[in-house]
Amino acid sequence: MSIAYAIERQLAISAVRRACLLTSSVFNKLVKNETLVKGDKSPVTVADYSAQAVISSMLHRAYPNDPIVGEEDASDLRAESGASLRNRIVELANEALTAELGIGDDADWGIGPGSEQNADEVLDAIDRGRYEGGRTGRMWTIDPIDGTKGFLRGEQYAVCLALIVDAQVQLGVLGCPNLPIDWLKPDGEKGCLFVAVRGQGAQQIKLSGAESTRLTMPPYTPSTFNFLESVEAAHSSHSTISGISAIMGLTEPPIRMDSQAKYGCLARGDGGAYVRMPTGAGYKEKIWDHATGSLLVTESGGIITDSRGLPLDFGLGRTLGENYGIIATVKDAHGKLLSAVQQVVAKEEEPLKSRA
Ligand SMILES: Nc1ncnc2c1ncn2[C@@H]1O[C@H](COP(=O)(O)O)[C@@H](OP(=O)(O)O)[C@H]1O
Ligand SMILES: [Mg+2]
Ligand SMILES: [Mg+2]
Ligand SMILES: [Mg+2]
Repeated sequence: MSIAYAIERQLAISAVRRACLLTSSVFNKLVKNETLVKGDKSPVTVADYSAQAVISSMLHRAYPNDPIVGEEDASDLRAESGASLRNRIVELANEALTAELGIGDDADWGIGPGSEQNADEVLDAIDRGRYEGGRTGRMWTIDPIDGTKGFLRGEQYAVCLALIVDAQVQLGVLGCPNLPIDWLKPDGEKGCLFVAVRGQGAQQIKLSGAESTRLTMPPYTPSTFNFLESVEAAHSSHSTISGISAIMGLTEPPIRMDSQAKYGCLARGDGGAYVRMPTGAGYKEKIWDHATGSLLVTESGGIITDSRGLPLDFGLGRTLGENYGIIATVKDAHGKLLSAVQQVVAKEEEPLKSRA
C-alpha cells in the first residue's frame, strides 16, 4: 500500500532544504541595496524572491499542473529599475538549483548541475505564485521567508511550504535555519525542518541530515505554561496576550519569536500556546503564514482555531478572510485558553461600546 503524499513530502522537504541553504548563505552576504520595501511597507529581499523561485521551479517540474499561492511576485523585478536586483536573484536561484547537496532524501527532481534557468524562467517561476486560491482542487502555498524582519535581524525566520487539497492542508514543511535543534542548548547545532502530513503525525528533521524525531505536545501544566508571540507588536497585540496570561494565572513570561518557527516550537513543546491577536481592524491573515503551522499543531496533538473558536478556513483565497486571531495549543488547554481570550476581547471592546 502506498503512503499518501509520500512523493510530495519528499519533494517538499527537498525544496525547502535547498531554499534554506540559499537564505542562510545570502544572509552572510546581504548588502544594503538588496532589500526592497513593498507597497504595504513590509521588507522583501533578494533571498525571498530567489527562494520562491527555487521552490516554485522544483514544484513545477514535478507537478506542472498544480497551482501555487506564493507571497511574492516579480512585478518590481521586471521593471528596468529592477535590473541589478533581478540579476542577483537569477544568480542565487541558479546556485541553489544546481548545488550538489549529497543529503539522502534530496532525490533527483530534475535539478542539480546543468539545470540553470535564464532570467525569464526565474521571473516566471516567481510569478507562478500568483494563483488566487479557492475551495476546490490541489494547490501549494509558499512563504519563501516568513519573518523577513527576523531574517534581517539575524534572528528566527522560516521557509514555508504546504499542500492544500479541497481547502484542507494535507502536507506542510517548515525550514528554520536559525532555530536550535534542542531549545535547551541555544549554542548547539541550529537548523530544523518540521514536517507534517495529515493523519501521519509531525516530525522534526535536522536540516543537515536525515535524523528525525516525532513531535508530541506535552499535556497542559499551568506552572510552566507560556505563550509564543510575535516580536513585532504591530503583527499581534502584546497587551492582549498579557491580559490572557493574567486571567489564566500564568507566571511564565512569553517567548517572542518571528515567523512560523513559533508553530515548530509549539509542536515540540517549547512554549505552551501560540496566540496571535490583531492590532487593528482590516488586516487579513495570509494562508501562507499559517498553512504549514496549522497542520504541525493538529498532527502533534493540538487544536488551532480563531479567537471565536472557529476553524481556520484555507478555502477563501489568498487570505483567511474574516478569521479573527489565531489560538493554537495542546488539546486539553484549548478550552481554557479560548475562554480567557474571549474575556479579554470582551473587556477590550467595553470602552468602544460605551462610546458608541
Ligand atoms: N498588520 C499585520 N498583522 C498581522 N500580521 C502581519 C501584519 N503585517 C504583516 N504581517 C505578517 O506577519 C508575518 C510575520 O509574522 P510574525 O510577526 O509572526 O513573525 C509577515 O510575514 P512575512 O515576513 O513573510 O512578510 C506578514 O505576512
Ligand atoms: Mg513579506
Ligand atoms: Mg509570512
Ligand atoms: Mg514572507
